[in-house]
Amino acid sequence: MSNITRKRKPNQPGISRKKAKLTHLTAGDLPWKTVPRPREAEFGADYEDLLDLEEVDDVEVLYEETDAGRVVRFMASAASKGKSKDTDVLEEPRQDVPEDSSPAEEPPALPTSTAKAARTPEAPSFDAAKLLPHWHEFSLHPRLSYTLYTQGFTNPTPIQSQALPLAMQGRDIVGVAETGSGKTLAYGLPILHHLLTEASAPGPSKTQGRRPLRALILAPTRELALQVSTHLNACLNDIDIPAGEPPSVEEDLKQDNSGTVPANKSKGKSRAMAKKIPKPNASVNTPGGPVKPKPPPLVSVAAIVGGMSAQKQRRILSRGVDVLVATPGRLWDIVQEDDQLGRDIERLRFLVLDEADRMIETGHFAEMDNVLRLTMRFPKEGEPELEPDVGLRGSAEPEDSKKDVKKGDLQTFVFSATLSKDLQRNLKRPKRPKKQKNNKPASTLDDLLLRLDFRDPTPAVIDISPAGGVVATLQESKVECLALDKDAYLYYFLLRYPGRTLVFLSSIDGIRRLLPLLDLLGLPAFPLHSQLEQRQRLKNLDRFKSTPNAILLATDVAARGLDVPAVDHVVHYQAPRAADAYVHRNGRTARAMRRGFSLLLCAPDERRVVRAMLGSLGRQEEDIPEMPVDLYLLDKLKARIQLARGIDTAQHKVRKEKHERNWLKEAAEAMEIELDSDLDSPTDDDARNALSKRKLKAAEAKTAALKAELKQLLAQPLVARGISTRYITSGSRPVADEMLAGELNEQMVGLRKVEAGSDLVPAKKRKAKAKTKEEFEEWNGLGE
Ligand SMILES: Nc1ncnc2c1ncn2[C@@H]1O[C@H](COP(=O)(O)OP(=O)(O)OP(=O)(O)O)[C@@H](O)[C@H]1O
Repeated sequence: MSNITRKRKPNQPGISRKKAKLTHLTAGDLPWKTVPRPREAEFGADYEDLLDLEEVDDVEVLYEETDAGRVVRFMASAASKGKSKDTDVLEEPRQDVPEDSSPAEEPPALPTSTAKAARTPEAPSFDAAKLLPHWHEFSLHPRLSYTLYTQGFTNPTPIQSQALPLAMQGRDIVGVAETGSGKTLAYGLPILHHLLTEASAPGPSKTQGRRPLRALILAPTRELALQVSTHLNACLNDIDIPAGEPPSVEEDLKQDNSGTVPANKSKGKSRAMAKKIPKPNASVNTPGGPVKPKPPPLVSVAAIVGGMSAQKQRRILSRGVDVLVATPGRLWDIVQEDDQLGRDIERLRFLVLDEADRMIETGHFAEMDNVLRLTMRFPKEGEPELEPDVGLRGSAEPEDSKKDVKKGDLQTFVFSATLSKDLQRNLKRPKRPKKQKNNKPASTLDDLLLRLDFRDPTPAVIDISPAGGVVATLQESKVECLALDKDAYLYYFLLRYPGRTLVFLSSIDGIRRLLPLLDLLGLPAFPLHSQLEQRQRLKNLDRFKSTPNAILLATDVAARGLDVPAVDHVVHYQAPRAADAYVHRNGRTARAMRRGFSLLLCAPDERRVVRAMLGSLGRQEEDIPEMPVDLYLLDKLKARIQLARGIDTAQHKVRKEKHERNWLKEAAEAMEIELDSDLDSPTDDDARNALSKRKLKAAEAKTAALKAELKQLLAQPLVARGISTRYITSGSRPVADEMLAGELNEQMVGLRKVEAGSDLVPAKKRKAKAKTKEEFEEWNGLGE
């Protein structure tokens, strides 16, 4: 027996509760719909799905007392039950496609089904063989060819052209290639090709209910997992081809008669080289009749990461996902509650470890090890045994499910820019090593390779990483200085070479100290580290992408995989702890054959670490040239820094005083003690509080005075030695002509506007330099 104790009114007043037929639903089944966020709460298009706010109408919440305790039930009216999020989108006013929209000019983002509704027979055709000759040999699914074309990816990168044929043959792959060389698509394209081909093959619909997971991609950081998911989603675009119809690009275009690139939510990944596709004259207005609800996508990609709503992620999973990109911690949390997901992982078709070497660092990701165990076949002699208490293997129908996994079913891809030679040597060993005794979580790459259980007896190893880990289009430099002077050198660099700059620090405290300093100096800086809320992390990343000359102060959480377009410079404010971190940090610039610049600020006590780091990359200190610095200007900047530090300290004092006073007030309130009206403090403590108030006032006055002084200093132009601002056509260095030609640095009068690195004296010419030209041509000069 159960009785209902409380009812809440439906939150849409217009609907009669009497008439509505109520159906019991779980929270995940409710017809959630997206609520537009206020502008200031936007995080960029990349994370829409996970960060959108959602609301639900016409639902009664019933609290029911049962024998097992109180139970919450959601009762939806029949009218709302069938209404999905997508149906709501369809009800939005339809839009017309602008006449001259083209892929190069950001096509209008139409609701998919609206775009689909606008079909005309005169849609243009797209000849993939002719327009993408360099991809032709891979016979990619037409939808993928189409996307590559619209994104301007006319040539495969070297890692893509080597990995693709092997992956298509079903081989397991270990791929090592430089940062920013397109590894995501090197593993992503074969997966999507396989799934698209399978899904669009003629025949009856293969699955009833939730679609089983087919591919799992594990990434070490949340931002990277979200980025990979966005990248792969962008490849699928938003065109829906009904299952059973083998698609062609011509078909795709016929179906989306806007003739534009389908709405691509990922702006970050698209290249400026996008080609124009012929456009038909079309309007999306359809002649009457209700538009059908959007069918499920042919292949779906989703991300599940920590720091975001686990409930929403569970809901996304329950709708069925083909490709899941995940960070191991959150994935394991969900797997433990979701038996179906666990069983799906046991029967995966593709497994990817992105940034594999980072994933198995000692002490990290025990959860990943647990997930990997699920992907292993039934242990054979000579293979590591599974711990009985691990994962779902010990639970529901484990034995049967193991029989279902056929040898060769799972294809494994391991990618990174830094995998050691040792790893490759182990892989090429003819036999698997003997059974391990303790079965401890993987702590080395060798262990990981055992754990991974490659189905391929000899996984293909593609190692095209550059010597010393240095990308050919990267220019490195260093400044040797006292730790105390690093702020001034950084400030000098930011003013001397304006551009989007990613500054790496080894500690979060360092970021907290530097951030207000740069702020006081009027520079747009944003923090990124693990102690920020995930929303804030993504918001800051987005601001960094969208603000000109922005600065991102980050820990190594941003060192791996992040593909922020047009990062001009990387600064190592502190030397990285390991050589791979140096390579990956540098890899945030000079991506996809663009030019990039890195600066290493090296204090005397860091020299040993730097020497060791370069040594392990097979390089020497002299390989990295010194960045030239105008010491006269640097001194002037030091004065500004000094003032900014003073202000920060004074502000800190003010905050501390205020905090103490507030605490006193709250404590007094809690104890119900009367506060003195003048001092806002308990009368017993008059003297102490008068002192506190005086201190506060003094700190505030000091802050104001220092701020005024800094403002004045910042208003004065920074003039290089020998330059007269009064007589610009005379003086020891007349600058009038350069000024007129706009060739002068706007922040430092008298210095020419130059790109970072253009005034370096090369210490040693790297052999890799010779390769640059060749590769530019091979990639069609992308980035030039
Ligand atoms: N064939 C291609 N032509 C041009 N650009 C490409 C091509 N393939 C990928 N890219 C672009 O190159 C950039 C880098 O790709 P990606 O992030 O996959 O590099 P990565 O090798 O994984 O880098 P990292 O080692 O830093 O993770 C992305 O912006 C991607 O869109």
